[in-house]
Amino acid sequence: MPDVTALIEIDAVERVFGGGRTLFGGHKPGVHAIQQVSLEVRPGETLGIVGESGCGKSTLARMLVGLDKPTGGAIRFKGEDVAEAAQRDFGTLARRVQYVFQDPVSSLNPRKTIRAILEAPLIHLLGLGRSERRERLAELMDAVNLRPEFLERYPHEFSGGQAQRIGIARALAASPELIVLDEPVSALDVSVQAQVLNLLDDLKARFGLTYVFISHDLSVVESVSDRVAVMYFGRLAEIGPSKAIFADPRHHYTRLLLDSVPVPGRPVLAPEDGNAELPDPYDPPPGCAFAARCPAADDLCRTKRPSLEEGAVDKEHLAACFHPPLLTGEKRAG
Ligand SMILES: Nc1ncnc2c1ncn2[C@@H]1O[C@H](COP(=O)(O)OP(=O)(O)OP(=O)(O)O)[C@@H](O)[C@H]1O
Repeated sequence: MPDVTALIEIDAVERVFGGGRTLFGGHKPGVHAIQQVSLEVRPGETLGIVGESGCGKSTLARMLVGLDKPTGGAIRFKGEDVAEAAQRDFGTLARRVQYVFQDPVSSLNPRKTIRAILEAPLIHLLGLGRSERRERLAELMDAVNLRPEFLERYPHEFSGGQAQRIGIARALAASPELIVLDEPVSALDVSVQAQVLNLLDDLKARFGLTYVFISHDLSVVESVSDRVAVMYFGRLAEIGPSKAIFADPRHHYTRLLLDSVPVPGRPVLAPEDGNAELPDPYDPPPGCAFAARCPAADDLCRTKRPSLEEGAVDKEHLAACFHPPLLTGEKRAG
C-alpha cells in the first residue's frame, strides 16, 4: 500500500547498470549502484543524503526526478509511480519535481541568454503568455537576488555563485513541490556556499518547498537537513533526525565520516583513506559492505547483512549495524 503521507516514497529500490545475459546465454555481472533502498521524503522537510563518491547518491537523485528508472522496486510521488509518470508525460512530473545540478555553469546552455533559459519552463511546462512570463521572470530574479538586467546576459558572464542562483531560479520557475539538489554548493567557494545555502533556506520557507539535499560534505548536510540518510555502497547505512545522527551515530561508517570532517568544504574522507577497501560493485559481499573497514566487524558482519532495524534507537533513527557505537548515555553509564 503506498504511503500517501510521504511526498516521495522510495520502496525497495534497486538500480543495476549493465548485466543480463551474454550472447551465449552466460551471466554478465552488472554494477549494483542502488540496492534495496527504502525511505520516505516528508512534506516540508529537508532530507540530506550523504556518502562518499560512488555510493549511489546521483543515481538515486536521477531516479527521484524521473531521469532514470529503477531496475527493481518503485519510487512514488504522492502515491504515483515516478518512472511511469515520466514516461507518460515528463512535463507534468517536471512541474512538481525539479533538479538542481552540481556544476552551475555547465548546466546552463552557453548559447542562450538567462531570459531564454528561464523562459523555457514557463513556456513548455506552464504555457504562460508573454506578459505573464515577464511578471514571472521578474519574480524569479527577485527571489534569487539577481538584478533584472542580468536576463540579457549569457551564462559565461556569471560567477559560480550567480550561475547557481540562475540554476535555482530555473528549478523554481514552474513552482515545484520538491527540489532535488545534487551537490548544489560543492563547486563553489566556501564563502559563496554560505550565501547559496541561506538563499535555499529562504526559498524553502517562502515557497513551502521540500528538499532532497545530496552532498558528500557532512558539515553542509548537517547545516541544512532535518533528517539525514547515510549511504554506503548503494545501501542505506543509517537514517534519522539530523541532530541524533550527528550527536549519536549508530553506524561505524557514519562515525568515520564524522571523525574526518573538521572543516567545512573538506571531502568527507581523508584522501589516504581512499576507496581501497570498497567492495567490488559487480559482486557485492554477502554481509555488511563496510565490514572490511569497520573496527567492530566480526564473522556475523562478514556473512550476514544487517537490517536497518538491527542498530535502531527508535523507529525514527535506524542503522544497519549489528554492533552499533554506544549512545552518549550508554557511554556515560559505562
Ligand atoms: N550509467 C552508468 N553505467 C554504469 N555504471 C554506473 C552508471 N552510473 C553510475 N554507475 C555506477 O554506479 C555507482 C554509483 O554511482 P553514482 O554516480 O550514483 O554515485 P555518487 O555517490 O553520486 O558518486 P559521485 O559523488 O562521484 O557522483 C558507481 O559504482 C558508478 O560507477
